[in-house]
Amino acid sequence: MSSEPPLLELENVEVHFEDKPGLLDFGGETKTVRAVDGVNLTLEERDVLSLVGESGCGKTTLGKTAIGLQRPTGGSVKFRGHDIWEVRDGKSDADITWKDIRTSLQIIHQDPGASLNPNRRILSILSEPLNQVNAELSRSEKRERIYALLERVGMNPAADFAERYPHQLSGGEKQRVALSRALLMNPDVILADEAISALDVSLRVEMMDLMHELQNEFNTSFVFISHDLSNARYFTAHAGGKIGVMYLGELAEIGPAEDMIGDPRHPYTNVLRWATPDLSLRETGDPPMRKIDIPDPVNPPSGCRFHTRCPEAREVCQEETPPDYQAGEQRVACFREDEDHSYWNSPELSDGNLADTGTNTDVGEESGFSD
Ligand SMILES: Nc1ncnc2c1ncn2[C@@H]1O[C@H](COP(=O)(O)OP(=O)(O)OP(=O)(O)O)[C@@H](O)[C@H]1O
Repeated sequence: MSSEPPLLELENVEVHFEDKPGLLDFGGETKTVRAVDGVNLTLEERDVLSLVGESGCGKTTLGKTAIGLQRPTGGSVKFRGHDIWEVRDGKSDADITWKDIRTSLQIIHQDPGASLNPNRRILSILSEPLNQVNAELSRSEKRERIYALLERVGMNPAADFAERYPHQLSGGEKQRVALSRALLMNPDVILADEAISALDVSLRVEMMDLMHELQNEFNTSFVFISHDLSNARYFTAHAGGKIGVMYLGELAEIGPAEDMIGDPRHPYTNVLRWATPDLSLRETGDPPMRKIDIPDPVNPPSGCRFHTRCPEAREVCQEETPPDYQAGEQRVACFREDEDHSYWNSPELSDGNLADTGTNTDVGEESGFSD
């Protein structure tokens, strides 16, 4: 067995935001938004981890925390065994610098247009990473490398695209430039945050296939964020990675893509599967949950955070927080995985005895539950 530490290791990660009252919110109080709580994860070399869940469940916050763009308020994030915030704060004697870590962990966003400088040509935009990591290359060598990559991502003729400004590119082409820019840093991990969501459906599969091919060529791992379970399945299953289902800041379940779709263990994974028509598994009738409204992350429900919506919830679920159970290759935070747990003798939870935890009724269309 290899003794190498994982590429990324998150232990008990917590990210809480202090949400100060707005200028017009006289007398309002600072609230603590519990965006991420108690998350444990690892990412290996050439791995894929997809994060799925409803809007606001903490996917972006967790993704950014995993790649060192967001400081956790608790727990640790390690890159190749080094605590990245200790390195950042100069408290580590590791022979790796913060700059090395930042270079190794890249991001591409949903809206690539916003991250590409509108006043610079593509050649200039793509020269930037090479100036940072391959400063020894001559100008013509850099240009050759950029042209080769543009061709590789399907932007032919490269010399023509290289001279364009971002506004002269389609959404799909901009996303290819953003991907190329990340790859030129020679990263170990790319966080693709809803990177295909804004593309036409026909282009999404093409972009995911391209990312798979480049993953092999560049030896890169992906953290892939999507609110769409069928896209997450496609991207993850092809790469033999894992899907992590987030609910109100916590990981409800994580496991290999096909196991998660074929045999979801957590009642919330089952809801996501039900809400994803593309999976062709949707049964008719009501969603398999008590209510649609997402509780407020400022005041999440006690015990299991999903208990207020869970059709399987019993009284113990509002009193105790489930630990992680291993079910085959899946890790599941639900008492139902323990056949000896007091859950099985606990009275069923009726809607009448649910504590009021406050709700965030702003359930976006993209949650999939509104249709
Ligand atoms: N800088 C911040 N300050 C205060 N609250 C924040 C901040 N960033 C995120 N949040 C809150 O943290 C929670 C998680 O947000 P996050 O963007 O990580 O969720 P998400 O699952 O990525 O959502 P979406 O799918 O809509 O992008 C939300 O309640 C959000 O409002």
